[in-house]
Amino acid sequence: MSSNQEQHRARDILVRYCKRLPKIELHAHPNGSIRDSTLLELAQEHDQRGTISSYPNVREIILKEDRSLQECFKLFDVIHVLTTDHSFITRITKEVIEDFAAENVVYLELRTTPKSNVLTGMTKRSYVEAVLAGITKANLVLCENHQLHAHGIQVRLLLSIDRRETTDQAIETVKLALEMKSHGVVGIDLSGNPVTGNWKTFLPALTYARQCGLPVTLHCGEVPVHNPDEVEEMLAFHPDRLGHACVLQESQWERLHNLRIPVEVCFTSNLRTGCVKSICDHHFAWLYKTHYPLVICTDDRGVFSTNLSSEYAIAATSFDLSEHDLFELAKNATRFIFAEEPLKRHLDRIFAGVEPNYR
Ligand SMILES: CNc1ncnc2c1ncn2[C@@H]1O[C@H](COP(=O)(O)O)[C@@H](O)[C@H]1O
Ligand SMILES: [Zn+2]
Repeated sequence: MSSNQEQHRARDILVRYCKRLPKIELHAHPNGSIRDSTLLELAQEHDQRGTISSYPNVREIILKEDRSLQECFKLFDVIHVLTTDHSFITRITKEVIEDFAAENVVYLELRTTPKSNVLTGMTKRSYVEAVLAGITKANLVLCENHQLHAHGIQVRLLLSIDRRETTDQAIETVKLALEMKSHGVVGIDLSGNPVTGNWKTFLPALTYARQCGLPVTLHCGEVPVHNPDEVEEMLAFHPDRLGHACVLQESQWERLHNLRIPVEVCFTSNLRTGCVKSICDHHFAWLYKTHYPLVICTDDRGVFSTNLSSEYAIAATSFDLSEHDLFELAKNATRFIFAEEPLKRHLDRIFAGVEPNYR
């Protein structure tokens, strides 16, 4: 066998291992995780209804390979035009869950931005209800296919505040999350184009969420010098988790290290959007070496053509991790979930049950 073939074989074995491994996904945006085939179908349907003006343009944007961070946000705007119907929201949520379940994700925290749209009669609440309907549908389908998904998949929801929103809109989202707690909403996320908005706009809503017992995660440090004080203020807020945390100043790394706020790491997203120059420069390397709390995630599996198993494989090949190291990473992620304690214990039991196979 040539060394090339051997490399391919080793990679195949690794990817299969990563797929088999039970995994926890804590950073996934449904509208960024749509299958390309579904997006194209939705675009065609809108084209037939006359609700988009240029199908070829939309198709080109969907199929583009490499995207800068700003191009990603252009794509999100297109996606959001395509997903304004409640039935589409329900469908994409169901499919996203099925895709994660198919690669053995046993716990999934989806985070999505509640949106209103006068034309389709959508309110933030009806949007969230459509997402919840998608979760219910996925559960029904997956129960029928129990053999394929032996451990099942538990899904919880975070509501995202978009950085374009006002203080009042952000507070409205937090209030909605509180009302929806009994339906599986377990926290709040701050996301959106990092060059937009100001931390002070969102702080009242995030503080309110915290006062009411809702955990908070923040997209942090995605661009170098948009607002140098923002990372500082985010660290001072001490969220329950941080997304990305790629671009920090020297003193901020030190601070982060002392705070030990769990970081959601998304390799492909960080590389594609240029938040990190190369995988060798990724902060995972030294955070991992210092036993920092980390969880490997996908961010936008559709937009970046990735999946969680591939992200684990990237960690193994780039940072020389053994299969057992990957198992430990997956298992430890249960410590950072926002869901209730009994569910944490259920996940711990799943990992304890399979551990002998991964030693
Ligand atoms: C690439 N890095 C990123 N940085 C910041 N925000 C991001 C993001 N990726 C996704 N989003 C946020 O998630 C929305 C899409 O999902 P939902 O419509 O909420 O389901 C985007 O519009 C953006 O606000
Ligand atoms: Zn994200």
